Amino acid sequence: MLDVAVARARILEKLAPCGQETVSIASACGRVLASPLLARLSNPPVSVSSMDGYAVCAEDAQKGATLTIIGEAPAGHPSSLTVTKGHCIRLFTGSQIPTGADTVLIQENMQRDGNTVTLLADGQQGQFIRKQGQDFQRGETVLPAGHLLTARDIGLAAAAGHVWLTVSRRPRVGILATGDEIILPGDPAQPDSIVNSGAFMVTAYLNSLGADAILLPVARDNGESLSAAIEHASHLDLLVTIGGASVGTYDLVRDAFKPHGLELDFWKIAMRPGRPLMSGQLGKTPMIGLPGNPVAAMVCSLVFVQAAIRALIGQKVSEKLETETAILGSDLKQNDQRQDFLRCTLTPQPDGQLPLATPFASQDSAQLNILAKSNALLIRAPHAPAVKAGTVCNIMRLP
Ligand SMILES: Nc1nc2c(c(=O)[nH]1)N[C@H]1C(S)=C(S)[C@@H](COP(=O)(O)OP(=O)(O)OC[C@H]3O[C@@H](n4cnc5c(N)ncnc54)[C@H](O)[C@@H]3O)O[C@H]1N2
Ligand code: MOO
Repeated sequence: MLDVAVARARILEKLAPCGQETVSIASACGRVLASPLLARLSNPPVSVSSMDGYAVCAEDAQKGATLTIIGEAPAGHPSSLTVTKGHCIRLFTGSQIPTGADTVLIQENMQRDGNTVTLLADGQQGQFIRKQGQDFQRGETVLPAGHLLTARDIGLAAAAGHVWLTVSRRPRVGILATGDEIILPGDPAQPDSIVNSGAFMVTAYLNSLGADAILLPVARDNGESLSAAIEHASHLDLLVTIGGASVGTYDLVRDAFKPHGLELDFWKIAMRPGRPLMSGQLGKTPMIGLPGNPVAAMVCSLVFVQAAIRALIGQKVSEKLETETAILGSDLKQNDQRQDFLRCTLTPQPDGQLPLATPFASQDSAQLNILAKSNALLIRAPHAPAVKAGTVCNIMRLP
């Protein structure tokens, strides 16, 4: 059985970014920038006031001085006048600083009398001025390629003068559940029907990562039905199957896909849950075969498919799984040859201590209730020795 890290690297080896498209800034939140974003404008474009008040020469910024108001410059209406000693211009937050002025005095510290103002306090040279380009300069790279755009970045892109952004195309991912017992939520159920929770869960997760994932029609446990399902694969950037991957008589995915050009890279890895994970290529379409047990399908999605989606979107993928340390909340027996991903609760601890990770007593890979109540996976290396509660362990937080 293949090591988890090796399996992950082998999946990533086959994947390259799937393309780009241009979208408006209004719909770019959550997308990934395909190329560095250079500012088309400087921010602020000119030096502006950060307060409502008066633009003066610094040498006049002394308590008791009386200055003559020579004009007014609301934001968007710059003054063409030059401020000289003994004079000032009335301005407002966002007003361009007039020529000659290098200091802004706030109106609360001024006593106005008709066309003059008297200073009630000293001012510092340069105060209350937002310098031209102090936020960013035209031509500056404000966001790097591969960056996941947040609402804050949309604000930045707009301020930098962009209406359209080139982002990675959302990878088209088909989720193909298999099995005669599988029904859709709400379908009339036979006594032994199993609802397609796995595909809904994986689809929701992959869409949350930026994929354009859809549920394909459920394939039945026969070659014909599985073959028909493959027709959809050629339009996909990634095919993800669920179930039919193990060693049972009706676990037909490998055999049914072979005549359609499936080149299997690996099948079976040293992981729990997730042993029957498959990876290969169906014609030009990369394929990942997830185990049918829904918890195993989700854990494998977190460990492998998440990285695959990031690679297809052109985001950086760390070679190693991103883990954190925690304190083990209960004793654990010696591990066998499979790397374990135990569903656990992670409880914050006071005074900067590491959080407490307590695995659930049942780790059955069909228990969605426990998966939903978990907020982390506790990771144990193959053959890890028995450990006592209180020791440091590795965890992955669950989204
Ligand atoms: N003799 C062996 N039996 C099994 C082995 C093994 O090594 N030797 N491996 C076990 C492990 S580990 C897993 S995981 C499962 C996975 O097998 P498959 O990938 O072939 O999955 P199925 O047999 O199709 O289904 C397993 C289980 O999950 C339910 N299921 C399937 N699809 C879905 C879905 N979309 N949503 C919800 N539930 C689903 C299905 O009804 C079965 O109960 O094999 C073990 N057996
Ligand atoms: O590895 Mo299976 O994935 O035990 O449920």
